[in-house]
Amino acid sequence: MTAKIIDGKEISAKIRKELEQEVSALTEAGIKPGLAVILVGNNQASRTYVTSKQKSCKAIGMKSLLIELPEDVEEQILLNKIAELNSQNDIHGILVQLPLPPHISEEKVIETISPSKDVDGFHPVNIGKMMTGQDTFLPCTPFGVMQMLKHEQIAVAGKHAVIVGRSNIVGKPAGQLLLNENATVTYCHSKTPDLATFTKKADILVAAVGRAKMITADYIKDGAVVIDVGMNRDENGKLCGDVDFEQAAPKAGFITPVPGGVGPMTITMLLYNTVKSAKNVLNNRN
Ligand SMILES: Nc1nc(=O)c2c([nH]1)NC[C@@H]1CN(c3ccc(C(=O)N[C@@H](CCC(=O)O)C(=O)O)cc3)C=[N+]21
Repeated sequence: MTAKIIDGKEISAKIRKELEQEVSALTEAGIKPGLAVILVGNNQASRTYVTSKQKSCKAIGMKSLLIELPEDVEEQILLNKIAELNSQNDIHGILVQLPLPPHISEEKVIETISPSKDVDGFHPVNIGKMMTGQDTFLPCTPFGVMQMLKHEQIAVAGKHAVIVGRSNIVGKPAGQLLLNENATVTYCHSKTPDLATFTKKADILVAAVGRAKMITADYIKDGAVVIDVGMNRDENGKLCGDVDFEQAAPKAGFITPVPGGVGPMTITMLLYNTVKSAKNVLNNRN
């Protein structure tokens, strides 16, 4: 079997086109969707991602506000800034770029963001709603993965999904969203012995570990759907995923590339959530 490549850029383009129309209608109604991104410090990778998020906002007519704070900013200054954005009518989404410097509590930061503006879907209130299947902002990366499956008309119900990685922002919510769609879900992580015996049983394999090309051919069942959430650099400094694409592609049924797979979908769902937030404001006004 040779895998069909799931093109995250193409699916993103389609969704962003629909969003652009909604942004235009909202703007006409006096509610131009606005995203505020807070960047602490001067990490080059973070800066690149943030720039990309801003460009994507502007490309579909949204307002984008960048707030830069120095690496050594006091935690309270950051929390005050979030509180200010919480009360600002022209801002519908607030994203604090992670990771944060060690002297700042990510937990406190996330809990300070109003759940109604938490377009990352990281606030415990929104995570609770996701777990109980209520309408809320879903975490952008797992949400993007679900959109990719939907776009390819890959059935989830009854499938065995195996998640490798249990981070709060990717692994755990990815498993939860698949469970919400009636998959049977297995979580694997760094303490799982003999990982391949689990992953080889996966109809849908989600790799979210952060180790370059660790998922080789012998981890994959023939015809499996392989979703690569990894963002790593290989020995030549080239961007690569957690999956060894060259090895996996001939074996899988579907596979997502890196770059051009889950990454662009993450940004698309961030835009989606921000538009959703602006729509909520409109609906509450009417
Ligand atoms: N509060 C918060 N929310 C986030 O959503 C968040 C974050 N913090 N911190 C960092 C991670 C990382 N992340 C990426 C999003 C898109 C690409 C992306 O579009 N990647 C392109 C390639 C980009 C390149 O060439 O470097 C692709 O896969 O094709 C990558 C990484 C969001 N993050």
